[in-house]
Amino acid sequence: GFLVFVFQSEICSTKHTERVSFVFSLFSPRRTDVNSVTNWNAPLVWEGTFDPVVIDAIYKKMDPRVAVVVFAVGKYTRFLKGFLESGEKHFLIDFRVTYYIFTDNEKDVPKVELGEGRKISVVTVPSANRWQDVVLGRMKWATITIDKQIRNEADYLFMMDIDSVFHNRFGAESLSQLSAVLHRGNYKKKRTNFPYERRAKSRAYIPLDEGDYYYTAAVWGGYLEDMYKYCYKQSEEDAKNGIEAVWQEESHLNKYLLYNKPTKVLSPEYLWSDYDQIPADIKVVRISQLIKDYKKVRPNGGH
Ligand SMILES: CC(=O)N[C@H]1[C@@H](OP(=O)(O)OP(=O)(O)OC[C@H]2O[C@@H](n3ccc(=O)[nH]c3=O)[C@H](O)[C@@H]2O)O[C@H](CO)[C@H](O)[C@@H]1O
Ligand SMILES: [Mn+2]
Repeated sequence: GFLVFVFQSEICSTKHTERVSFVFSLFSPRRTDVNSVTNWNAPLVWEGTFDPVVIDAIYKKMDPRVAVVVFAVGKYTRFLKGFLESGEKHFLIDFRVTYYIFTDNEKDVPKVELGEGRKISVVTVPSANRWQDVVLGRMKWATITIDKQIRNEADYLFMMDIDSVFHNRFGAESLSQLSAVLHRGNYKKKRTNFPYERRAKSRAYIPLDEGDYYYTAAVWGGYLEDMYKYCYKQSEEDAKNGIEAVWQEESHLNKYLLYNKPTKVLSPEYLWSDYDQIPADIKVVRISQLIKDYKKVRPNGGH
């Protein structure tokens, strides 16, 4: 506290953003076992590379409104309770958060006690016969709803899978113009081994010698206008051409993020999975995907 005070009074004439990064470099704890910056100089966030109290205080001054868009179509409503209850314990605590629940079954949205300044907003979407249509339709419905509603109600937006549970702090260090999470299964691979779409016929195609990271589509976020620019039209064009990208909208997101670099990259702490052991570089699991019986929850069965 004392050090921060002395130091801030010395640089009070500099611009806010400079002050922020300066505070970081002096007071952030360090990690030497992982990269904490990308090769385009965006922060790569791991436990131990930021001070949670300082960063929450910095963002709290702007008091942003954060939208979380989750889909719970068909049997996926069963995941809402665990997601929301754990989110209320760990997700941007003391910030203004609205969960936008896109569902075909409003009756199954559970009553969950929410903290102050936090809300749930239910958006009705059609049912689907194929799980692929739900995941591919997410950005289409999100875009329509940003236009109609969310644009007036939020500053930042996160898209998240619903089949997951928060286990630890997911705080203001995640906020940025465009934030993406390294996919837990691919962050140690070489780019030639990333599961990008490799068929040139698809609009998601990425050649073998391109690519920075493989990002998950299950957690990503940013300013509304930046998220909005990511266009679902690419996957609609694929459908017209009779091709579906290997990892559906995740493939299209990876293509988009190759040419529109994230301004912040989050480590796989921000989406781990109960299927996988936790390696030494993952000090904290912030969200974990649940083990689920694909045959039971998906309308058309497994993978
Ligand atoms: C961790 C990770 O890499 N996740 C990706 C992987 O997820 P998963 O295999 O975890 O896909 P998933 O079954 O969780 O589907 C993604 C999300 O779509 C929603 N949903 C899906 C089906 C349905 O019938 N009803 C419904 O509401 C729900 O919010 C769900 O969490 O593959 C998907 C499709 O390729 C997406 O790219 C996911 O982001
Ligand atoms: Mn999932």
